[in-house]
Amino acid sequence: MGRQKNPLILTIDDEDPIRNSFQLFLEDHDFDVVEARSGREGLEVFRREKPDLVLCDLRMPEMDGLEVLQTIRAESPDTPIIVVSGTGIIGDAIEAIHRGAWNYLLKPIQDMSVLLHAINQELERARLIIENRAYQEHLEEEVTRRTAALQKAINDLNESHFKLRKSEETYRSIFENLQDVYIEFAGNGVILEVSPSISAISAFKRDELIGTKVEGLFPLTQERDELFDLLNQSGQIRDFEIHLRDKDQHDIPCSLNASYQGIERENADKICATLRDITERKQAEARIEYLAYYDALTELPNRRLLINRLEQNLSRARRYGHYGAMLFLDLDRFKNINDSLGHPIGDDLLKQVAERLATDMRSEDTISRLGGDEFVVLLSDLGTESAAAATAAQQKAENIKERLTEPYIIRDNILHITPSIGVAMFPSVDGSYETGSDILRYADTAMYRAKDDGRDTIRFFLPSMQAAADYRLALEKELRHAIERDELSLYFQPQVDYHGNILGAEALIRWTHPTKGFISPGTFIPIAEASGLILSIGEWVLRTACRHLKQWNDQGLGLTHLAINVSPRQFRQPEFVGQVQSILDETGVNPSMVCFELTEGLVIDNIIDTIEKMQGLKKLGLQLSIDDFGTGYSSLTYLKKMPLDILKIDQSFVRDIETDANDAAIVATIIAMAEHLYLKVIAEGVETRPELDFLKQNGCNLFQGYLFSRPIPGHQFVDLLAKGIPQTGS
Ligand SMILES: Nc1nc2c(ncn2[C@@H]2O[C@H](COP(=O)(O)O[C@H]3[C@@H](O)[C@H](n4cnc5c(=O)[nH]c(N)nc54)O[C@@H]3COP(=O)(O)O)[C@@H](O)[C@H]2O)c(=O)[nH]1
Repeated sequence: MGRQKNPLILTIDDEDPIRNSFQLFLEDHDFDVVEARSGREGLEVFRREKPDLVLCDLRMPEMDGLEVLQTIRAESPDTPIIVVSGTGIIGDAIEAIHRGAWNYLLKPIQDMSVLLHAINQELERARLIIENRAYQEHLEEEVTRRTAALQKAINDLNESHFKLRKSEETYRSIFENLQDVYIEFAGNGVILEVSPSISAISAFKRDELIGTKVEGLFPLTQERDELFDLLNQSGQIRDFEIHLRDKDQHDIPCSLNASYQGIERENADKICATLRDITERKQAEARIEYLAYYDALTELPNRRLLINRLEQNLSRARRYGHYGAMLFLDLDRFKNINDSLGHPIGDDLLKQVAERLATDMRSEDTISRLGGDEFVVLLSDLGTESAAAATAAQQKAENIKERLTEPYIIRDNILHITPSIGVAMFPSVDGSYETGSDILRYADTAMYRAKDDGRDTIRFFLPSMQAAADYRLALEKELRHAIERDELSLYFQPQVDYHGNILGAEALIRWTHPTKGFISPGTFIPIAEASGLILSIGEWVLRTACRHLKQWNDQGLGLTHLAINVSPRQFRQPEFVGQVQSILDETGVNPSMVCFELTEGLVIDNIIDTIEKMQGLKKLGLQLSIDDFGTGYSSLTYLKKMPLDILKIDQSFVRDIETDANDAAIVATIIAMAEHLYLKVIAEGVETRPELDFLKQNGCNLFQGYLFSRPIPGHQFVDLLAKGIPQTGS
């Protein structure tokens, strides 16, 4: 630590002895001293040396002490000045103090300790003044600093408050104007808070929901359980689909985002969630899904859905052994309509075509628009006979062609259009394993063939099918006129008892075509059935058979009955029983002598309606028989409920009695079953003696077959009745 500096004293006095005595004294008391002999010199030394204290005389030449005082005071107010004067005039002292002297001593100073005391006192005072000023300055600085800090803190606080208020306002405004719903609920499912926007979705007011359980809003237990499970697993959940039940009990699809509140899930006491009504999104998705499978213009299934359904149809057809068909339609010269009348009219035409196609379609069939003017009709389950299925497909195609060819009225235009139709049957008869796309291609190819052949035409993909279809179509056209042209007739095949006596006969239709000659009922009956012609033909058969029976009865030929075949379509007519009643009345035949033969397939299809109708026929007094028995799947339960009289064993079993042990067993079982049900049993297709023997041995008493007689015209039958059947047959 360095030695402390001595205070520096400036003595200004024109008298040398005084200055010298002061110097000696002061230096002895650890002061440093500088001197000046005049006021002017004093100011120069003062400015140069910057003394800590000035001792100044008043009366001096050049510049008196008062002026020095005033100048020093002005330049350095903190430098103490002690006037040491010999005037002794009180006025000088007052003036000196007034001009800036800190103290006033009289010369000569008798006791130098007075000077020392005055110097120390003024130096101390000066020190205190300086210190005080420094302290004041420090205080002021501190106050300024702290004031600034405080002001900053206040500003910061104000700013925070402002921001907080702003943020609160923002959140309040978001909360109140939110389109989505904000919802808080406790772990036990109680709703703690919900934004007013809930009323837009649910029609519930906020107050109606707070305090209630979420079960009320989200009633589907499975969805709720899944929501809580997922929340418990991961603490948050995004875009969870849930249904909200509104006040009117409608379920509204919503998307929910939720998380436990707080960073630590374990301590979280509530779940915060936002909820958005996604009805429009769902509708859009459904629309997109719909458009993926449906044609937007006609709303018909599109190619993709068609192929799906076709694949399903194909595999079902293969599994159950039935046939289906694909009709590929293209509108002839549709482009002309589009080009000449404009696309809006073309579109309307396509819509009307779609509507016409939909008329009369079965629910299991599919109508599809592939695009442009191309439509497809997929017909499923056309039966197990490929020829009959092709006939049905041909028939359907004809109907469609007819319907689409009728005029269209579109925006005051009368339009005419024809379709070209290609037909592909499936599955293929040769066992090749084609795909849905193959079938579509085949039908497309056939459609182009129809175009090439002059349009407004139907063409099958397979030439063989085409030939058969053409033949069937021609037959059907001719069959329409067969009754009026008197080309139909009835043959009669005798039915004999154990001893070969003719008891009755089965009436079998025959068609003698003017150019084609004899056409088997096995060929034309399925065409009649598919086209609906069977209704008039069946009625003709019934009337003609009853007339014959009445006549033979009147002649006393001693017949017990006449069997008449009834086709499924004929039987299914709602007015069938009434029609039979009128024919019985009209012909006057004895109803108990008429036996209707119904196929087994017919009776097991729609069993309730069948039994009801059978009961109606029984009430008329008719006998009922099941034809082809054994080929279907009749259960004993149903058989017991049916008002039956006779079971007819199908000729396919009889044919193989001698060679096939199974068939022999089946025949024996049918006979036993008939006995059990108290039914008569007749075997058809008996051609040989051993077949007859087997049947007799197993308890069958009635027979029909070539062994006794082929079906023969009525007059021959009458002759045979008279002559009797030769012994070989008995
Ligand atoms: N809905 C109607 N269907 C009818 C009618 N007439 C006949 N048919 C059905 O047509 C199918 C073929 O009949 P058809 O060619 O007349 O054959 C019948 C007999 O000729 C034949 N048969 C009789 N005995 C023998 C025989 O010993 N061997 C042999 N190979 N064939 C024989 O069987 C047919 C009788 O069948 P079913 O009716 O099942 O008793 C045939 O399905 C007829 O049903 C009609 O008017 N309406």
